Amino acid sequence: VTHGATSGYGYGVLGDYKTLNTYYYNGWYYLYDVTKPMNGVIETRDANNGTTQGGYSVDSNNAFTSSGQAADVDAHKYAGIVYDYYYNTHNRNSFDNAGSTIISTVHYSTNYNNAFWNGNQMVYGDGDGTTFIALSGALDVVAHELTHAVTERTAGLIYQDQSGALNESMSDVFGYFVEPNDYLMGEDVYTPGISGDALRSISDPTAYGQPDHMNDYYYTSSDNGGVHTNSGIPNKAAYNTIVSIGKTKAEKIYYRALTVYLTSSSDFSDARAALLSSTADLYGYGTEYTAVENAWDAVGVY
Ligand SMILES: Cc1cc(C(=O)NCC(F)(F)F)no1
Ligand SMILES: [Ca+2]
Ligand SMILES: [Zn+2]
Repeated sequence: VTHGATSGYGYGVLGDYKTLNTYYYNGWYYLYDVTKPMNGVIETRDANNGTTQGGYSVDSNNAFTSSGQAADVDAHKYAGIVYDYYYNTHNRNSFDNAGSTIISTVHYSTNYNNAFWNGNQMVYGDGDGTTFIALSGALDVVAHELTHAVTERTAGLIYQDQSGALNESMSDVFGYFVEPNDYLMGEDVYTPGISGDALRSISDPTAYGQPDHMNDYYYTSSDNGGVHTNSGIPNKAAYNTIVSIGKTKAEKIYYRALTVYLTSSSDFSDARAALLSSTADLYGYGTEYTAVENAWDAVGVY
């Protein structure tokens, strides 16, 4: 056979061994995953510290074990995990629900302390080694970024003020749903020299300078109206909901709100209403409905 799907392996950003869905063609192994249902494809590229999309991440022997390949390994593996989460839990085939290829680029720029969805693909910096290490090394970060793509193709929440904070919150909340072992965001790649901290917390947003109540909404012109700050308010409401009705019901309610009820201009009050409508659709007007009301009452959103 001259080309086809292969199974490789490598070490991630934290030095952890993992198997990889790769593709062999003409003497090279590619980080190109063709194993997903409905012909969904996941491909990983390397910008080599430039700011282009970069070429495919390739290896000569299907062992992605060099230090420079660690960010590629995790971007590829975690994109596959997030694909699987949306397909298996919500029957969604890729970010557009039409099986579009999920593209990631790693080693973007130099000392770049961030990751983003650019409208077409995910992009990850390496961090400066103090504030962040390579950002694809955190599954919740990968889920955060891919959820921006889902949001863009569904509710389309405008990235400004309250709709923008909701956009950010959806990414953090689905970051939790994909990686539910803690209520922290980005902890695996944040401040390698400090243990126990994170970029954000949905259980206690105030731990990292975010408000957890409307009384403390941060009015600012920076950061698109403080979208990474004010997301603390809907994040806390989501945490309240998860604790009261459990992850399994909460993720169904959030996915239905995102895909059926929320629109581009939805504000926090609209989000409360969307989540209540979703809860009623799925579980009626009983304990789950009351729990969602209480969750949003507690953050001062009516
Ligand atoms: C301030 C600020 C926070 C973020 C942020 O959340 N980035 C996404 C992440 F996944 F890289 F964390 N960007 O600017
Ligand atoms: Ca986490
Ligand atoms: Zn974001």
